Amino acid sequence: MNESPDTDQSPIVVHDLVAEYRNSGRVGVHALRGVSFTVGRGEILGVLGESGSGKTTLARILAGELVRKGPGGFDVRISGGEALVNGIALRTLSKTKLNRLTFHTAYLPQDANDRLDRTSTVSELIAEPIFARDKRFDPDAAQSRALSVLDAVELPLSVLDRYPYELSDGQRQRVAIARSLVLGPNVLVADEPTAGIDVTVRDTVVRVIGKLREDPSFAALIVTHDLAVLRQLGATIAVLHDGVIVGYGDIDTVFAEPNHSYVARLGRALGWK
Ligand SMILES: Nc1ncnc2c1ncn2[C@@H]1O[C@H](COP(=O)(O)OP(=O)(O)OP(=O)(O)O)[C@@H](O)[C@H]1O
Repeated sequence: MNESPDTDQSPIVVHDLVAEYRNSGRVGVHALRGVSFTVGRGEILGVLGESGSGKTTLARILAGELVRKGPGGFDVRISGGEALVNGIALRTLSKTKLNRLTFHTAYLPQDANDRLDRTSTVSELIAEPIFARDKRFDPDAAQSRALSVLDAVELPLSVLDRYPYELSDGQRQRVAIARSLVLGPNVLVADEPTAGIDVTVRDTVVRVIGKLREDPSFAALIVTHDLAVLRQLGATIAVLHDGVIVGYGDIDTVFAEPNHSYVARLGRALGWK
């Protein structure tokens, strides 16, 4: 359906990234102010930080979600530096490049379980990204992909004909995850995938990522404050504060030797050690 990602390089490279919003009459809100990091093949980066520190903005940019219209909409742009996902430079993103980016990048936005279209069945929701790209895709092949991701997120076949409002929050989140995986991505960008959702989803997320990791070109950026999940995944962490990275490295090193007062506060708030 699409060409393979360039697997020789780090899947995510962010260099001196500056991002600003230009909607809602709040022109020039600088959400990221010179952020740099790399997520290599097989690596997972956990992003932490207080509300408004730029976590969602970073996730949106890496997922190619720069504009969303309507209530709660946004319009964010890269105004300095660069970000590359699978070698695709995001600062000037043509339609073709965006199409290639989103094919290989699973994006689970913050409100994923609430954003599922209420008028579609689970089966339709999961297969929709396939048909959005190729209307004539073989329905049997699409169904078999849908079944395989349904299995990966540990949902029973009986949910296929249900509508989102007939499911629990946790089940809806599983559907959102399945949908994000149906194209077979090698990069996962997830924004608070386990926050406010029943705890069993947490274990599923860890298992799903473990499976995705079997692909040698896999990399993930996960916004979460769940240190237990990050530990299980062996993640490196980046702590954002006011659009700047103020802590970076393995969990224990970052919190044991905080370079910034916010990192020390966060470590205490999260009950580190
Ligand atoms: N649609 C928008 N329009 C204008 N400014 C925005 C918009 N969305 C976010 N911002 C601003 O960008 C900055 C970073 O916000 P962002 O949502 O990335 O932070 P966050 O760390 O994800 O916060 P939270 O944990 O609350 O989701 C904040 O100053 C915020 O007010």
